[in-house]
Parts: sequence; C-alpha cells; structure tokens
Amino acid sequence: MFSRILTPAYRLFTTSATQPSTMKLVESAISENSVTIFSKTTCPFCSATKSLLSDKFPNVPVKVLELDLLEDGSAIQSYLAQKTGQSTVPNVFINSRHIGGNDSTQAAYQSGRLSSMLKV
Ligand SMILES: N[C@@H](CCC(=O)N[C@@H](CS)C(=O)NCC(=O)O)C(=O)O
Repeated sequence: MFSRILTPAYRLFTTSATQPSTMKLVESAISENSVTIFSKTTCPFCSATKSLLSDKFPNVPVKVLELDLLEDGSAIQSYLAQKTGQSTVPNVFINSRHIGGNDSTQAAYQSGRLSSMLKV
C-alpha cells in the first residue's frame, strides 16, 4: 500500500539506472560506425568537430546523434558520462575508441593521430 505511493515519489528524486535500450543505442552506434559523434545542434564545439570531419575527411561516413533532438538524449548523455567520464558534447568515438571532445579531436587531427585512427 505504502510502496505504491512511495516508490513513484522516490523515483522522482533518484537517478535511474541506464535503460537497456539507451545502452544498446549508444553501443550499437559506436560499434557499427567508424566515426560516431554525440552532439547537440546548439553546441558550437560540436559544429567545429562536425566541420573538421566533413572538411578534412569528406569520404568518411560520420554518424551524428543530436542529443537535444532525441527523447532519451539526457539518458544517453548520462550513460556516456558513466562510460567515458566525459559529460560534455561533442563526445567522439573512432573505430570504437573514445577520443574525447572537440579539443581532443582537433589535437588528434593536428598530430596526425586522427588520420591513422581513420586509416586514411
Ligand atoms: N572543451 C570541451 C567543451 C565542450 C562543451 O563545453 N560543450 C558544452 C556544449 S557547447 C556542453 O556539453 N555543455 C553541457 C551540456 O550541454 O550538457 C570540448 O572541447 O569538447
């Protein structure tokens, strides 16, 4: 009787565990694409990362998930924070390896590491 009242209220104030569907969406995107960018349409750092990839590697397909346009965008961002320790966007993966944000991606381009990770 009490649990019917208290459990929904308790859930309002606690962080819920990652839903399997959220985890699956993230892990599938990362494993099925050579480049995956978790992004937001309003984020200038995300635009810089997307432009870098499209300008310098126009032949490499890039999977972009715009978290601000997805219903479970916040849950995806929380799962990424747990997985990578990074809570900001962009959050970039190349061939299943976590690169980091825009700063790390730009630095990887400058050093040539991005090209070697992309095998181009
Ligand atoms: N130095 C970071 C900056 C990233 C950053 O500050 N991103 C902002 C959006 S532009 C962010 O994630 N803010 C928190 C949020 O949107 O939840 C990078 O190079 O990626």
